[in-house]
Amino acid sequence: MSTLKSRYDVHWLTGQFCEYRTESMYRRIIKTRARFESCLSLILASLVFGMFAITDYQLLGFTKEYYLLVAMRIVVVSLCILLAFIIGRWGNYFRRIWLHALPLWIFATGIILIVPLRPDSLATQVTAVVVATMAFFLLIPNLLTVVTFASLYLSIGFLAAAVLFADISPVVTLRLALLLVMTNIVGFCALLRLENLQRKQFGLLQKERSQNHHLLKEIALRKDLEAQLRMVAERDALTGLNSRSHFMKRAKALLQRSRLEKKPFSLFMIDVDHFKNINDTWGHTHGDWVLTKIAEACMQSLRPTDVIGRFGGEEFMVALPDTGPDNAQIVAERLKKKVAELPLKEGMSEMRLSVTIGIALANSEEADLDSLITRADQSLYVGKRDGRNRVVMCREGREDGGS
Ligand SMILES: Nc1nc2c(ncn2[C@@H]2O[C@H](COP(=O)(O)OP(=O)(O)OP(=O)(O)O)[C@@H](O)[C@H]2O)c(=O)[nH]1
Repeated sequence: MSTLKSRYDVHWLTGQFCEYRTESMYRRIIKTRARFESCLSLILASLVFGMFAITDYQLLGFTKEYYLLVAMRIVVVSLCILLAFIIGRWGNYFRRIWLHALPLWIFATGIILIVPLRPDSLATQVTAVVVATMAFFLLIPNLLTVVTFASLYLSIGFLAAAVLFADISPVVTLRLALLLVMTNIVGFCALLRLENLQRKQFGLLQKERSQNHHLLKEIALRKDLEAQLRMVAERDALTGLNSRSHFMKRAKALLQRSRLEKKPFSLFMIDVDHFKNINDTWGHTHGDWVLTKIAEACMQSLRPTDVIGRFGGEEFMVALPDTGPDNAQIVAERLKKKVAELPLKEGMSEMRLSVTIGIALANSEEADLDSLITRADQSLYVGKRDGRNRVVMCREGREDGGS
């Protein structure tokens, strides 16, 4: 938070950000608006400056001074309109700030040059200088430092021209100097306040944006964590199959749906035969590898609508919706065969991999999944007892053993 604060601190005298990078970013962001405002102000100021040729004529008539003044006004207006065009196209407020400052110096020179050509109308010109100074500070979008130098040049130049060409007394000179000092101070303070407020507003906006950005990152992180937690809860870490709890949830939903739709439903309980021997002979790493291969075989042999889960240890469960006794028997036999044909790791060739599958078929009286599991487990027990490597189906109290 403290770094953010210092990053957006505004200098009390220049009205700019203390940190160069922040100031550059600010100018880059406002460059389009600043460019447009510069162009518009320059065109308007040029028009006003040119229109004063009418009052020149009223005061001077068609004299040499009048022609000189008109020529000077044409030069100033042309230069400023040309600059407005250049600023419109290439006036990068970020890098070419001098391009935005140049018109101010041209206008100031034009205003100063009026004094020797029209020394009699000094009172009107003083008003024009005061208005021009305020316009420099407030209307033409520029940096405080740039405007201050241009405005000081106008004030000092005008005062010097008034002393040299309008022959004013020391008292009037002092009054004029004080008036110009006051005008500059007021303009400076007003623009300083404006620049300060604009930058503070910008700083607040940036802080808010960065907080929003952090918040979005945090939300994404949390979502990621949630997904990971869900994954841990729903998936078995070794095989990637459904975890026991998630299998139960999904299988219950499938069973309920089958009941509602009055469709058959089967449940397999698969147990790897003599798995302890595998672990004892080739070690747990090989045992784990065998379990993943059996999981893969299950996924490959079954339909995407069937739900497979690891029930624990070397036991797997499969919920098969829309599957009656005949199909269940066929699928289980196919799965048993697939497991028996699984290519094994080097050195395990003498091993005969097999599974025993207990099948339970849902019937209308059955209340829940647990009793179906109990029946599948009973079938499995029968299969193990009768020599393993077989499929046993529990049908209303009696078991049908397969080979
Ligand atoms: N490698 C490995 N072994 C496991 C895992 N979970 C359980 N086991 C082992 O699986 C073996 C299961 O042994 P038993 O319950 O005796 O069953 P079995 O040897 O397959 O015998 P039958 O089921 O009667 O054919 C035990 O040795 C467990 O330690 C596992 O995630 N990885």
